[in-house]
Amino acid sequence: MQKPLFPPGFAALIVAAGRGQRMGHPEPKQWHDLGANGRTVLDHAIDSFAGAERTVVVLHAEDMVRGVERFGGRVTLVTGGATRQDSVLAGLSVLEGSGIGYVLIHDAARATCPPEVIAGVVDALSAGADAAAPGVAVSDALWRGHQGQVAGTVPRAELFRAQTPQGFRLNIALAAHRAAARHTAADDVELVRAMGTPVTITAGSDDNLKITRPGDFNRAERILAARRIAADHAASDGGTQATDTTPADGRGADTKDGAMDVRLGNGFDVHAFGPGDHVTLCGVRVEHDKGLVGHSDADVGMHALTDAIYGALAMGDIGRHFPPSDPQWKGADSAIFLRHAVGLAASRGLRIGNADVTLICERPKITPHAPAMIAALAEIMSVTPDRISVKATTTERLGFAGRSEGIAALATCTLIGGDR
Ligand SMILES: Nc1ccn([C@@H]2O[C@H](COP(=O)(O)OP(=O)(O)OP(=O)(O)O)[C@@H](O)[C@H]2O)c(=O)n1
Ligand SMILES: C[C@](O)(CO)[C@H](O)COP(=O)(O)O
Repeated sequence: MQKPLFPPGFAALIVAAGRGQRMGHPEPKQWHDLGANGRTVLDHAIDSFAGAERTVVVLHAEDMVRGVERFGGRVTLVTGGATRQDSVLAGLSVLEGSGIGYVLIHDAARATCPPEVIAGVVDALSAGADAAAPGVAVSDALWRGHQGQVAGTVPRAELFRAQTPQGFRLNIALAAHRAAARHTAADDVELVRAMGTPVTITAGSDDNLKITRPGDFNRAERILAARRIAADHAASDGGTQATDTTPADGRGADTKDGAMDVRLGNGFDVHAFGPGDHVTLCGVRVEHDKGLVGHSDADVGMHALTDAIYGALAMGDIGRHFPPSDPQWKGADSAIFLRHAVGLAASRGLRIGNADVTLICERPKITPHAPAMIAALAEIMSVTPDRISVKATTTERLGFAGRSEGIAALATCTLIGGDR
């Protein structure tokens, strides 16, 4: 039998009261969907600590109502403060006198924390450490910069990137946070060290990403997708099923009986011509005497293909996942959308079977560029090029495409789960 992740007496404290200003999105990042079946960043973070004796989640006052609706009864909800440090103290305070011996303090924004990172902290505390936290040794050279110029190189031999969960004896964490009062620290480890308590460094992971800026959601999706694929392989090799990401709503590939599960989706998109000197089609820049108008890079072929994947997943379309009203997608590389759709499929145990894209226009001529387009799509979708087709047709000069007012694209894609 597998050893439980948490011995008795361990609590998880997840801080989720930030506003995600660096993400620049109106909704704080912890409430964003991540992976499949409507699970949010915060859901993932909470689920990572399943099995802890208690879980305390610190929320912003404005989020309390939705927090109670979503988690009521499962976790203890506490209102946070103006800074992360204030939020941690609010969470620690409710654990005082509860009989809890150790607390693991974790950022909700670290939604993809691997179980082994948590286990490393728990093991260090169980072995007698008063405090332990994961770090990743810095492997790049480090510069100091001044006015856009390299001003020096910083020795990196003893440098680590600090991660969470940071684990402590509860009384030590409480005392350190209370003593801190007006001292603002980078993290909980800094406060505990200020009291003279040594902190053991345990193994962190590059997969323990703190979702902070636009682009981090895609990285997090890829981490979850890779984990899902590894779990599938382990299961089909007769190994043990890794933790995660089987969708709780049962909408993922049902492979329990080994049956093959094939999903088919279609997508259609149109972009009008406007001023410009090139168009981007299926990831390839094609010189032309006009451009295509759109909120993103207007890659009509890639949009149709992305919608075909969302269609096969029965998960809406690009507009649902990447609202055109959101300024962060202005001029965006459409590969972001396609990668997201492929990642969603993978997180549900579905891989790309094949994809077929038809571009509909009089000009530019597509055939000379089709091999490059196939290669670009195959690379983004992590499949071999023989699974991708890009072809073109005209409408015999009929309709808007025939009048060269724009380009339309049609795409079909199959997703396959179950037997390989
Ligand atoms: N007053 C605050 C500020 C932050 N946090 C939490 O601390 C973690 C790490 O903070 P960070 O990644 O900086 O999140 P935000 O503060 O939301 O982001 P930003 O600094 O970009 O606004 C997050 O899970 C965040 O919700 C918190 O509970 N209370
Ligand atoms: C606690 C932490 O995650 C350790 O790396 C980090 O200090 C929190 O970062 P923030 O962005 O300053 O809130």
